[in-house]
Amino acid sequence: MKYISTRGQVAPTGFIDAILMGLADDGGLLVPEQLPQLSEETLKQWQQLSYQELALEVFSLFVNNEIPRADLKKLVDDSYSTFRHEDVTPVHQINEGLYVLELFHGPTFAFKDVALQFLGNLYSYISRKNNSIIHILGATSGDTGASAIEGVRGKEGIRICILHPHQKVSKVQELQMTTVSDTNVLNLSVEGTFDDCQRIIKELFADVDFKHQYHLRAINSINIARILAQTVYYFYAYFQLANKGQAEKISFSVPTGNFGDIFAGYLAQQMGLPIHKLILATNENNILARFVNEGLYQPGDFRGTYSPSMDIQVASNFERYLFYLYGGDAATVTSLMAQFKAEGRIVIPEQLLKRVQADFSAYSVDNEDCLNTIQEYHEKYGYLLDPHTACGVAASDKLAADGEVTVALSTAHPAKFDESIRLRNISQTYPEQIQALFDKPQNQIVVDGTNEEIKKQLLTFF
Ligand SMILES: N[C@@H](CCOP(=O)(O)O)C(=O)O
Repeated sequence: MKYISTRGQVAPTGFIDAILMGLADDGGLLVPEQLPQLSEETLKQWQQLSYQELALEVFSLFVNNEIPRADLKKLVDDSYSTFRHEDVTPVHQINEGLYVLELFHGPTFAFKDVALQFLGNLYSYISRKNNSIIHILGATSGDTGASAIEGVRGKEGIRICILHPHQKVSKVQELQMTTVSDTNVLNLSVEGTFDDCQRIIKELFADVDFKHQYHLRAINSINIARILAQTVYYFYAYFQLANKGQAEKISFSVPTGNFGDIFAGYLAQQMGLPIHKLILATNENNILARFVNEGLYQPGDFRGTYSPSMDIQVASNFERYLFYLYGGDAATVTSLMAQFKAEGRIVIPEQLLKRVQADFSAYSVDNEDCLNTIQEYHEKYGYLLDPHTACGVAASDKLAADGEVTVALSTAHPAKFDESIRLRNISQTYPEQIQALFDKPQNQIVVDGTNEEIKKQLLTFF
C-alpha cells in the first residue's frame, strides 16, 4: 500500500513517510493509492473481535509491514489501555431507532483520543526507531489540541505546539490544554478564529523548506493516520449492532466541521462496510451542509455557536472527498483548489451533485435547535448529549426515515461544554479529572496570529 497526493505531484510513499509528511509536499492531502476491499467473509470474521483486535486488523491493511505485527499490537494495546470503557467505543441505545456511539471514554473526553492516543504512541515509536526529532504543530477549535497534547506530553524526542482561537473554545477545553505543565508543550492562543489557526499551520507546512528544516509534523486530520484510525469505530459500532441482531440498514449521523470524522465513515463504506446512509450534521457554520444540498462550496460568515469545535468554515478534508468524487483526477482537484483560493468558491456540476447526495445527506442545526435537542433527550430519555452530539442527533431526527436505525456519533462528553448545557438549566457533575483542572495554573501565550509571529514563537520553542 502506497500513499498518493490529491494533487498528484508527490511520488507514491510508504506508511511511515506518509505519517511524517502530514500535509503532502505539493500542498495536497495524502490518500491510500487503493482502498482495501473487504469481503463479506472478512467482515464476518471481524464481527467478534474486540476493539483492540479490530484496530490491529484495520491498521495492518495500511501499514505495509513497515511496523512488525508485534510492535503494532503493542502500539494498539497501549493506545486503548487509557480508555475508561472496556469496549473503548461502546454503543448506547436511546430508543428503537437511535443509538449513540460514545467516543468520549478516552483521556480528554473527546473522540479525538481514539486516533491521537495512537498517533502519539506512533510518533514516539518512530522517534525511537529512527532516532529522529518530532516537532508537532497543530490547530484546534478545542478538542484536537487537548487530545494531541495528552497523546505526547512528557514524551522524549517530541515537542508540540498547538494554536487555538483566543477565547473561542470552551472553558474545559482551554483548561485541558493550558494546565499541562510538561515542558514539551506550547499553547499559542491566536487572536482570530479556528480557520485562521488552520490557515496558518497549512501555510507553514506548505513552506516545505521550513517544514523539513524544523521537522514539522501534523496531528490534525490532514494527517492520514487520523482518518485511518477513525475508520475503526465505524466497523466496531456496526458489528456491535449486528451482534445485537440489528443488521439491516444502519446509518451513521456525524457532527462534523473539518470533514475528517465523516470522511473516515466514507472510507469504511468504500472498503465494504454496508453503511446505509451517512448523515452529515453541521451547526450554523454550515458550508458542508450547503455543499451537499446545493453543490456550492463557499464559506459564509463565521458564527460562534454552542458547539465551538465545529465552528469551522473551511473544512480541511473536503479536498480528500473531492479527489474521490472526481475519480482520482488530481489535475482537476488541483485546479478546483486553485479556483477556491482565487475566487473563494467551488461549484460542482449537477451529475456530480447527484453522486454527493447518494454519498451523504446533510442538515444544518441552528443554535436553538441544538439546545432544544439536548433538553428533549434529557427529559425524555435521561441521556445528556453534548452540543456537538446534539447536532448529530437533531440531523438524524430530521433525515432518518421511519424504521431505519441510526448511530449518532457522540463526539464529546457533555462536561466539556457545560456553559452551553446550563443555558437549559440542566446541571451535571463533572468527572473528577475535569473538576481537578479548575485548580491548576494555566500556561499560554496570546499572539496576534501573523505567520511571522507564529514562526518566531516556534523557533524559540523548537
Ligand atoms: N474540531 C477540531 C478541529 C480540528 O480538526 P482536525 O480533525 O483536523 O484535528 C478540534 O476540535 O480541534
